[in-house]
Amino acid sequence: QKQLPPGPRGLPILGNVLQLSAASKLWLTFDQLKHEYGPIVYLNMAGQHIVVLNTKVAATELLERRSAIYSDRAKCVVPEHLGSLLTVPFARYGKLWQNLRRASHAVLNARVSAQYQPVQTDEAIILAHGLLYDTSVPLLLKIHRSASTIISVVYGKRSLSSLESETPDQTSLDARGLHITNDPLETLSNIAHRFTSALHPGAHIVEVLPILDYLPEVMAKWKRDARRDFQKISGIFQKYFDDAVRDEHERSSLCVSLADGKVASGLTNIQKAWVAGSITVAAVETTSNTLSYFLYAMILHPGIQEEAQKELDRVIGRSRNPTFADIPDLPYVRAIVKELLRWQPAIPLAVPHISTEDDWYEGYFIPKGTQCIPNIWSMNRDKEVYGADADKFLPERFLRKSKEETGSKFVLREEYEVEDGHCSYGFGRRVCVGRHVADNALLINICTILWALRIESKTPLVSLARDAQEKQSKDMINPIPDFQCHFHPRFPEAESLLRSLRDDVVQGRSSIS
Ligand code: HEM
Repeated sequence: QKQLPPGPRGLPILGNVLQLSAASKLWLTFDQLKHEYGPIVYLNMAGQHIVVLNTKVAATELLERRSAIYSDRAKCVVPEHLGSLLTVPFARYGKLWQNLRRASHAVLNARVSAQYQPVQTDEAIILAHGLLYDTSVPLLLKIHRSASTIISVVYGKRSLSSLESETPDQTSLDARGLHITNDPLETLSNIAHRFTSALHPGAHIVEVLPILDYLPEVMAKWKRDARRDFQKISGIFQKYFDDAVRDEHERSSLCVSLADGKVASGLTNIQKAWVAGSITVAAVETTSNTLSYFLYAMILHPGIQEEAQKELDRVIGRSRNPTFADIPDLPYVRAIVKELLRWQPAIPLAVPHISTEDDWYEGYFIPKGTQCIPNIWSMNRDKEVYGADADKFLPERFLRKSKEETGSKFVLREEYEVEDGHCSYGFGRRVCVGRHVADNALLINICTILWALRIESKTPLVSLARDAQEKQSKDMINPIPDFQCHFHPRFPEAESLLRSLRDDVVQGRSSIS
């Protein structure tokens, strides 16, 4: 007997469509379902089978051990008109994805990622300096701009051009269509938003009734808009790629490596341009989201901030900025990065994996074509794994007290030298290919900010927690609460040091010149 996993009853024909499309922060809805139905939950979206995997054990068994049959992506009508089949995150499992993934891995693996560290160190200085001095720029926009590191890495040029521009009004973007500006970072963010909002369950009725895709463009606005935006996105990705490759003598970049026939064999020129573009889009929102949560965690927990700063004073001192060579000696800061990724995963439900064969798990039947959603949010807060305080921000959970009398108060627990300690980068063959670059960006930015600055909240702490809970989102990305910070130089020389380091970076005297 083919018994499906347990789950809430749905309506005839529609199944659970109404429950899912009405939900804000879908991961919280799934978290409640976990408590009612257990580690794996079945839902039905008008005939589409969905299985939510709520524990790491279940996700590892299916998405990693059985990854040969759990690595496809959903067929989504509107995102495909937008070009999703050419992107690494949303390409269907097959030859094209293998080529796209191989090329991305070649330019983002742990060894190659080390090449980007000088650029990342420079960008961290720019960010810390900006936090202290650019008081006219809204905080979250500054953080978002800091994700221009990835633009330096991918395209070989920094995107500092329009620090003064305002945050785009994301809610009005759909109405105006995809907004392309002169600022690459803003344009790439708009592209990211265009894809993620099209992917939300219930965003377009055609996803539930695919037969509607046979309507001609003139009768289907969503199709017309998506195809128009595909042309815009392709044009912009191709232009950025060609410019980067043309400037190859100025600065090495990921595009220059991709242009090399050996790295991206089997890919056409436009496919390479989409690899570069989709890597950047995947990187920008996720990294800046986690950095914003870092500031949020620091104002909520001044004691943790002080503990990290004591470690930085002891290891680095106050006469030079942190570098990647210091990271192994900074267990407390490394634990902060792990804890951030655990506590507030940027994509709490990852990207659904589609099964390509009928399968069984713990006696339950998982039909071929099921959307398997790893509920990273619940896995990262599993009380059986992390203890009763799993909801708290507590870097110490990754540490043990040092036995040595002098030196560090903490050491990273041995298992976490190799393990992430969270599931926020996803699973199996589709695991985040940019995780080394992401970890490095978070580490150096967090070290540099904590080394130079003391962070204080401008917003009363009580309203912070309430706003965070009330913030609504129908996006895949974990929404950032509204908050404001004061930044103060932590010691008298911090200001002059930051200023001269920043001048070196801007005038090209630093390591990336
Ligand atoms: C805090 C930062 C980041 C987080 C939390 C994150 C998380 C994720 C997650 C959850 C997935 C889906 C995994 C799955 O399907 O099981 C993913 C995929 C991906 N990520 Fe990241 N990511 C981050 C940063 C980055 C960066 C910096 C890059 C590029 C430099 C990147 C590139 C990608 C790509 C290309 C994929 C698609 C992989 C595939 O489907 O084969 N990500 N990421």
